[in-house]
Amino acid sequence: MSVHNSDIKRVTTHTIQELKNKGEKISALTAYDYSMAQVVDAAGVELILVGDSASNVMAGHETTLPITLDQMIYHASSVVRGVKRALVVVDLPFGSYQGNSTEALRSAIRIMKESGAHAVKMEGGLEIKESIMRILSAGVPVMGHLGLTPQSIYKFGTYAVRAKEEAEAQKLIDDAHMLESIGCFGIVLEKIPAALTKTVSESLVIPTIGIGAGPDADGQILVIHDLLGITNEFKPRFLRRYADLHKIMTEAIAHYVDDVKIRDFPNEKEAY
Ligand SMILES: Nc1nc(=O)c2c([nH]1)NC[C@@H]1CN(c3ccc(C(=O)N[C@@H](CCC(=O)O)C(=O)O)cc3)CN21
Ligand SMILES: CC(C)C(=O)C(=O)O
Ligand SMILES: [Mg+2]
Repeated sequence: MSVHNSDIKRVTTHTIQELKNKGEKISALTAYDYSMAQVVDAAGVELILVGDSASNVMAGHETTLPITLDQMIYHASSVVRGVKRALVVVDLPFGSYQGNSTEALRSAIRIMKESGAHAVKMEGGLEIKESIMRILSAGVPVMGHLGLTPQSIYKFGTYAVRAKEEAEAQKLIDDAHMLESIGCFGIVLEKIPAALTKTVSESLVIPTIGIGAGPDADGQILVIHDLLGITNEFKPRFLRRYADLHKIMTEAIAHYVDDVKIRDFPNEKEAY
C-alpha cells in the first residue's frame, strides 16, 4: 500500500464552510453500508449522510419513524469503515432527542463513540434548541434540518412542499438564523420553494444543503439509491436519476438464473 489514510486530506466542517466561502457548491449523498460508502467516497462526494432514510431504503418501512438508535449506529459504523475522505454525518433518529436535552446528548454521544462519525443531524428549529445547544457544548458538530422534516410526517400529513405560506416561511428563516447563531455548521433544507432557499442561503454564513430546494442552496443532497435508480417507485420531481440500476441489476440477476437453469454456470473454468 503506497497510499495510507493519513495521506488523504479529510473533509471537515471547516472544509465545508470554505467551499461556501469560495462559492464552490457542496456535493452530498446518503450511504448506509460499507461497500456503498467506499464507492460514494472515492467518487469525490464531500459529505456523506447516514440518513434515517435507511428506515425506508434499507428496512422497507413506510416512514423514517421506526428506525432505532442502535440500528443507526450499525449503519453509521459500517459507513465510517468505508470512508477515507468525506465528512460523515449521522441522523439522530426519531425518539432519540425530542424527549429532553439530556437524552439528546446521550444519543449524540453514543453515535460519536460507537460509530466514529464526525457529526450529527437533527430535524427542527426552536423546539429542539436546548438539545442542540447541549450537544454542541459537548463538542459534537450539529447540522440542522428544516422544511420537510419526515420525522414529523404525522403532524403535517403529507410530503408536499413546505413553507409556501408567509408565516411558515418566516418561521423557517428565524429557525435558520437561530441554528447559525448557536453554532450549527450547516443546515439541510428539504422540499421548500427555490426562492426561499435563495433568501436563506444568501443571508446565512453557514452552508445550506438542499433536497428539492432549488439551485441556490450551497450544496445538494440525494438518497444514493434514488440517484442510481435502485428505488424504482420513488420519483418526486426534484429527483434526477443518473442511472437505471434497477434495470441493470434485474437483467444481471435474471441472466444468472438462466445460466444456472441451463447448466452454463458454473463452467469448467469456474470449477475445481
Ligand atoms: N428513498 C428515499 N428518498 C428520499 O429522498 C427520502 C426517503 N427515501 N425517506 C426519507 C425522506 C422522505 N423524503 C421525501 C418523501 C416524499 C417526497 C415526495 O415528494 N413525495 C411525493 C409527493 C407527495 C406530495 O406532494 O404530497 C412524490 O412525488 O413522490 C419527497 C421527499 C425524502 N427522504
Ligand atoms: C434526505 C436526507 C436529507 C435525509 O435526512 C435522509 O436521507 O434521511
Ligand atoms: Mg433524514
